[in-house]
Amino acid sequence: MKTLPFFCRGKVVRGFGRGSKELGIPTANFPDSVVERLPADISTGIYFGWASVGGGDIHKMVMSIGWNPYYKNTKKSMEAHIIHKFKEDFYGDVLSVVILGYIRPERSFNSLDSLVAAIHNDIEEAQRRLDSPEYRKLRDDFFTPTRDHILNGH
Ligand SMILES: Cc1cc2nc3c(=O)[nH]c(=O)nc-3n(C[C@H](O)[C@H](O)[C@H](O)COP(=O)(O)O)c2cc1C
Ligand SMILES: Nc1ncnc2c1ncn2[C@@H]1O[C@H](COP(=O)(O)OP(=O)(O)O)[C@@H](O)[C@H]1O
Ligand SMILES: [Mg+2]
Repeated sequence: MKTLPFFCRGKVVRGFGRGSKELGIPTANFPDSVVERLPADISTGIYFGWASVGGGDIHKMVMSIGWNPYYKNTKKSMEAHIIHKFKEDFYGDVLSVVILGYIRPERSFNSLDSLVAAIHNDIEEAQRRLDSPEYRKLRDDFFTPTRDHILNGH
């Protein structure tokens, strides 16, 4: 996928409210405008990368892009589960992400438990792969303001 790493940001919108309630895995959903602007060669599927809410701390994340075949959604969604415990919801805040790597295609499952188990595996894989020096460096390059940026802000 030649467009990775891919950086994007958008205000967190409401989805179907299933992530936290049914799966125990909340996902911050991007607005349609961001989903529509995805480069053509970013296929549907499960990805990992870094995320920051409202310009705050940078955390590992897993992202699902597509139609959630288990739920047979008719609208394409792009949603990030951030691997961090937040004190409260952050609907309306700006979510910045950099998508770095692909994990697997989206698929349907025979049970909710199997979907949840697959997502937990994705989280483990993301945790592991993001520890590599290459991805740590990308995190620093993308999110850490350089001295120039700070000076230009004056
Ligand atoms: C890492 C990850 C992997 C996912 N994999 C699948 C999948 O293989 N099939 C699927 O139907 N949905 C998958 N989902 C999407 C969930 O079904 C979706 O996040 C959930 O329905 C919550 O949606 P909501 O934000 O609209 O409430 C995945 C989500 C995440 C975060
Ligand atoms: N670790 C987290 N990752 C993603 N979203 C989180 C996290 N912790 C809390 N949230 C909040 O939970 C919301 C997503 O919950 P979810 O059940 O998927 O609802 P929705 O269907 O509206 O997206 C996010 O928009 C965010 O405000
Ligand atoms: Mg969600």
